[in-house]
Amino acid sequence: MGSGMQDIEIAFQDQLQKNHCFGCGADNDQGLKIKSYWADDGTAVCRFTAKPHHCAGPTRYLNGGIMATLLDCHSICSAIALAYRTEGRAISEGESIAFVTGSMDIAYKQPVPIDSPVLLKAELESLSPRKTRVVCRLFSEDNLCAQADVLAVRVPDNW
Ligand SMILES: CCCCCCCCCCCC(=O)SCCNC(=O)CCNC(=O)[C@H](O)C(C)(C)COP(=O)(O)OP(=O)(O)OC[C@H]1O[C@@H](n2cnc3c(N)ncnc32)[C@H](O)[C@@H]1OP(=O)(O)O
Repeated sequence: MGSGMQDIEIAFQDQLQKNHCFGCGADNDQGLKIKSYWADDGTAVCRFTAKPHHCAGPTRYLNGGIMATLLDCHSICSAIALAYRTEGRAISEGESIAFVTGSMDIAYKQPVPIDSPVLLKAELESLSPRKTRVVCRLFSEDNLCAQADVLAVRVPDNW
């Protein structure tokens, strides 16, 4: 797909039904409402601009829990998108696919300035029909600031 495609693509989260998650739910009006897309290189990307109240102790830095939510939600939504793609279906077409976080390890490498947009980049590896490993990196101003290793586990859609 060309570099302009992302602008007209629909975010993974806007194709998922009835998702009230604080981080990624399109149906949570008080949530972060992240938006994730496929990139040309097969990774999934998400850009997010924090609000001032997402701060850490010092107001100039992004809160680590918010960072964890961004890494977690972008990873899980990307694992869901990969599963649909692997099954040759558009997101939410046919029987719905759900994954949740089984585990997540995060390395916080550098503080994240709160007033710059962050870029999340997820690399996905399907380990089995139920398990997808996601390595998700968070960048600010081209600096790698955090990295998460996530195990996404497929669950029934009534989880
Ligand atoms: C609807 C809206 C749509 C849209 C939905 C979008 C939602 C986005 C959500 C954002 C992310 C979240 O916040 S999710 C919420 C936070 N996460 C949770 O609350 C999860 C709570 N945990 C659980 O429900 C459960 O423990 C599960 C589902 C993770 C696993 O339980 P299970 O279903 O009984 O399966 P189980 O047999 O134990 O595990 C399956 C395989 O995964 C492995 N496995 C499981 N947990 C781990 C672990 N911590 N570390 C290593 N490996 C693990 C097992 O070894 C096994 O491997 P093998 O033997 O097969 O090799």
